[in-house]
Amino acid sequence: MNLVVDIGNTSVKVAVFQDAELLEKTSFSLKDFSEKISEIKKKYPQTGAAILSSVVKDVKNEVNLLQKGLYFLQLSPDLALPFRNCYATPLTLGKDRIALAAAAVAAFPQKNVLVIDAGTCITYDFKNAKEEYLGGSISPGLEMRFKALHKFTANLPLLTTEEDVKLIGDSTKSSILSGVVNGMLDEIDGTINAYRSKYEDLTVIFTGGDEQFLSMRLKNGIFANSNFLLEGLNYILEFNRTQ
Ligand SMILES: Nc1ncnc2c1ncn2[C@@H]1O[C@H](COP(=O)(O)OP(=O)(O)O)[C@@H](O)[C@H]1O
Ligand SMILES: CC(C)(COP(=O)(O)O)[C@@H](O)C(=O)NCCC(=O)O
Repeated sequence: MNLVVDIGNTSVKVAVFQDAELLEKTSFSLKDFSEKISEIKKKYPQTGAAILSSVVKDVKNEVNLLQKGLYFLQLSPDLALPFRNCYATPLTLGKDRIALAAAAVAAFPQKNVLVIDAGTCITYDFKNAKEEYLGGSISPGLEMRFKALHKFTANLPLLTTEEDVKLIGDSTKSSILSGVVNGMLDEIDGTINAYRSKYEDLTVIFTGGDEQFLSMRLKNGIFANSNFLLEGLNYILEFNRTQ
């Protein structure tokens, strides 16, 4: 069994895999890391290996806890990866984005794949049919957009998202909701369209904390998969163990 851990800027996601099957998934705040990981390790004593992807600074304590008694890998560009990394600055590439590209290779070999991860930030990651990772883009996520409008103005309240979003906002609240949510959807649909005009046979995967809220509102057809990053990490772990 494998313990797979993704530390993002908002939350920690953890899954236990038996081969390629996900047995359990949980998410929690980084401050609860020690308690939650100890619980999972106790519940699955058969766990033999673990992998960590982190995009936050200083995870020494988390690494120490995870690697105790396990074969352990921390995701870095030095690991064996199932794609050629064409990013101009591979050392600064987010580890989460490496995992997403690996998941794209594992799930859709020899296909052009765009992975959209709507988390703290939205990341767009593209790998082509030749298993080359070319890069993508980074933009502010849903919560970050609401926070930015509040933080950098004197008059705008801090909102969170709601189900009912109008096109024409007729109040401060509905105007902010329209700008943030419709703006984000147009960005995502526009980006998918731009990739589709370059790569006709494009597969699009949508994942991340805001996957459910956003994916049902998109005009483009996408595959929603909330476990995609964790599946990519599990694949990298197995890929390196069997090298
Ligand atoms: N319970 C929750 N706590 C925090 N964020 C949440 C929650 N539910 C949904 N979200 C949304 O998920 C986003 C974070 O997604 P996540 O995939 O956890 O990010 P990251 O991988 O960057 O840690 C936030 O922008 C927020 O809009
Ligand atoms: C872009 C990110 C902040 C996204 O993090 P997340 O929203 O998943 O927490 C992360 O992938 C990162 O720190 N990237 C480094 C820069 C780069 O990928 O080029």
